[in-house]
Amino acid sequence: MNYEAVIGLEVHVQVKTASKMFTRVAAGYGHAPNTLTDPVVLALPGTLPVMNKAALDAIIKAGLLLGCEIAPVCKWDRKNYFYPDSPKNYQISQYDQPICLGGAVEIELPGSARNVMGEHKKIPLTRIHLEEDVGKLNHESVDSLVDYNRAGTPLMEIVSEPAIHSAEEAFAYLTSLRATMIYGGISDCDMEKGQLRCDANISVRPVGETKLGTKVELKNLNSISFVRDGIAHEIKRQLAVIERGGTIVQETRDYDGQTGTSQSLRSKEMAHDYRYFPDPDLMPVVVDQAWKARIQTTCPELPFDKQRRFFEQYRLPYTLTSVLVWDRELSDYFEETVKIAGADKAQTVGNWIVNDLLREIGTARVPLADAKVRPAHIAELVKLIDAGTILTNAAKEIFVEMFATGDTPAIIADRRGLKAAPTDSNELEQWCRDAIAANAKAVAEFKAGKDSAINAFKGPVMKAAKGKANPKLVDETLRRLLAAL
Ligand SMILES: Nc1ncnc2c1ncn2[C@@H]1O[C@H](COP(=O)(O)OP(=O)(O)OP(=O)(O)O)[C@@H](O)[C@H]1O
Ligand SMILES: [Mg+2]
Ligand SMILES: [Mg+2]
Repeated sequence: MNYEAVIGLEVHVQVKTASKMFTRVAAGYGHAPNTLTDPVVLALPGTLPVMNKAALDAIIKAGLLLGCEIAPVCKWDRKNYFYPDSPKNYQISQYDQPICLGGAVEIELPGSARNVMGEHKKIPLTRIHLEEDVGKLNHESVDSLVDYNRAGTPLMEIVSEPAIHSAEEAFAYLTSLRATMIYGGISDCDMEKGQLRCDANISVRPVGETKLGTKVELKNLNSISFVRDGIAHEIKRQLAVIERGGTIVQETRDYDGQTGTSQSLRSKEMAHDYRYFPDPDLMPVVVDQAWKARIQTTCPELPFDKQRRFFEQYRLPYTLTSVLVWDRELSDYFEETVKIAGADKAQTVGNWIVNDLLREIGTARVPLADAKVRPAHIAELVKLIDAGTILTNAAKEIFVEMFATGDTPAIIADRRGLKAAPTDSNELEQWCRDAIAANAKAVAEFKAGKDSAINAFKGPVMKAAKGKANPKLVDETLRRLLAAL
């Protein structure tokens, strides 16, 4: 029998805000343990939560970017459980009235080759809600130490429908979702800092079956690649169990990315009953049209939309767009350069940025914002090449020096003697005459209207000039002489 995998992802994303979800103490990472706390975070008696408006703004933005419906009214619930990572013994979350409903994440699957665009799909979302993050337990040899710095940090939970069908799709989903959050300035999504965390729910069923199979939840998937590997491993494990005639038990498993193995954490019998109830300390939140409209004006164009625009507007090839659009700063840099260099130079500009600029940035390990090569430099370089003032090989050298010094290409070309040799015009004219005289066939073709026939003369002229002639001047001289024939 043929089986298919069914996967639903729960993704937690920390919202990048200055302060915590329900109190004004700073949110942050890498501080001395328990320094980002206050009476609210520690749940001292008599404290009351106060909502962080910036966190609400951020989740509304996330919802609008992902095409969710923003609920006109949402409320807060207490999710009760006893565990030392939460001093209140409950977590403030949203249960049956989350802030965002529906929506979808657009994904692209790998194409048949690196330069071929893959299939696009939309993975539907169930909901996004806001809650507070919990503290962190650091397990030492004999005891565990708790750090409440993370406790109370605003945390979104983005829940997908069970509509993902392979490890590859899950990988694409997380890549796209992460880029969306970063684009929107909602989170930096650094998985090493726990800013994006993913639980994967996985089941299998016979192809054609519409009922869902029993799901297994994988936890502790701490990189996007581990999510992919963990899901692939779990699908295989479930199919092997079924092949042996066994049944899948509903459980939570822990996947170890280092060893590529998983083990059971807890089974259904131990599943939590959180006794959710509305938090009496917090009012429901009413999101009106004006609020939504205000956030809408802060929503950027998303990577896939930008890619479609780059195809249309600049006629860029897929390979260039697939590098440019995933980095908001880089795509802005590209568009700024094209604005100066002209839309007809978009592809040339794109090549310089993707090949040369990114190479230099990678080697020097500097962020784009600190690169000394600015859009105006690249635009000038492209102009100089186009005018024939510098040749492509020299331009490559100039680029490296430009990156190191921040000098303009013209200054570097002068300093290093890299301008195309200002050929003596009589000499150049003679070379052109010789080339024309030596190729009657090409002359006839050119005269008959075949414009490209002119290229047949350029090789011999360049050879005579030892590669140093200004290509534009060669072209002009040839055309003038041919016209006079
Ligand atoms: N049979 C199934 N096979 C695969 N995925 C499933 C199946 N049933 C549900 N899912 C997915 O599992 C996820 C369930 O997440 P949800 O937050 O609603 O519940 P939960 O995991 O029980 O709650 P908690 O937040 O406490 O972990 C969703 O992404 C959903 O699409
Ligand atoms: Mg959940
Ligand atoms: Mg879950």
